[in-house]
Amino acid sequence: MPHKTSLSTLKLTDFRNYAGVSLALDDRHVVLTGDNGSGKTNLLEAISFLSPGRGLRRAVLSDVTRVGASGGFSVFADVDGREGEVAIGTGIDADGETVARRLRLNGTPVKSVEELTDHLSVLWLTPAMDGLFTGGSSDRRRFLDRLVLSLDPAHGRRAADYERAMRSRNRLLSEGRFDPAWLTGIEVQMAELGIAMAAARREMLDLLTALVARSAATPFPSPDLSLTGFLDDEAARPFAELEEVFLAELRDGRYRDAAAGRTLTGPHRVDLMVRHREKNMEADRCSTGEQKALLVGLILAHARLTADMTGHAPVLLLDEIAAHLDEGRRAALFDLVHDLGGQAFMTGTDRAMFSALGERAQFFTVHQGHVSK
Ligand SMILES: Nc1ncnc2c1ncn2[C@@H]1O[C@H](COP(=O)(O)OP(=O)(O)OP(=O)(O)O)[C@@H](O)[C@H]1O
Repeated sequence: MPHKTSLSTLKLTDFRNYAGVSLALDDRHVVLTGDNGSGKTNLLEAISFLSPGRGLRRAVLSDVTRVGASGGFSVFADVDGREGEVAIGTGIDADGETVARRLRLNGTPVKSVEELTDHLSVLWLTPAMDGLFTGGSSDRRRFLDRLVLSLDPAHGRRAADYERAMRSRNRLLSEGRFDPAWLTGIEVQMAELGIAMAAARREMLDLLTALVARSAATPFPSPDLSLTGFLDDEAARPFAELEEVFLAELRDGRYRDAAAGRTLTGPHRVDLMVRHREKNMEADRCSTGEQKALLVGLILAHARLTADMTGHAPVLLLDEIAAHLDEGRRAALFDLVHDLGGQAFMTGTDRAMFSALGERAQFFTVHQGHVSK
């Protein structure tokens, strides 16, 4: 059984519709119920700020500060995590100029929010992700990269460096500056970073595929995962060779990319393909309910993988998870979530929907930015 990662305190100040709220929690799951617009998702969003990035809404940080507040926002949590108890404080200051997220661990300022991944993983499933399989490939790429990031924190840095190098190359090409030495320098960097990114993604997919293959059947379909859009025919070759192949593609594609105004090959073009294994059908051709179930299956598989790899179950944020499931599936989901061994935060409008959780959860009511037992 993995160790449990759990929050015992959650305090928000000037966060969305909360002026100030403080929750004392035990290590059971947390159910938040309340009317539409009461602040349930906002609480989950606050917890998502205990991981690097811009949270589950990918928010502009200044938008998170409560309207009418004079300062920035802050989120504070006591967490029993991978390295034991840690007090995490994060938020933005109110100087109005630079809006960067600051982070304190046990009261000490920390330079990089990436350090959060030493302490916990936070994974989420929200209604906004319902269109993942039918929408644009950039959403699936971002989803894939979040999966990778939770186990390989360096992935974010590599992706950012790759993007920066690609922008420099695009700029040179668009300005007609075909200086071979300069371009080659950038392209070598892109090839190293790009193939490392592709390798990390492939490794994550292989691990997930192996986990799905050895898992018992559940009411949630098994996702079959694959990548497409970058070096598809070369995937089996060693990484050193792939770097050479990509480098040659970049060199040979300079005039083409200059004409297109962007780089037409690279890991930034990858798409995550998902199939419903039992039906043997592409996810985007499955029904809305099947797609939701597939997404649940995917998140649960990833949560299990995170627990297996790190020895610590992730914190799960499941927004409106019960809404579209029948009673049997709901109960099965709660059992699966519970068996992961972590703490899950779940929201809904109706407390009765969570009754199958029984004593495994603590229940709170959310009302206009206030939370009560
Ligand atoms: N920066 C902000 N300042 C003040 N209020 C905000 C801010 N950002 C969002 N809100 C408000 O927070 C409220 C609660 O939003 P939230 O998404 O948490 O609701 P919810 O309880 O999850 O509702 P639903 O059941 O409809 O999903 C909304 O009415 C929204 O207008």
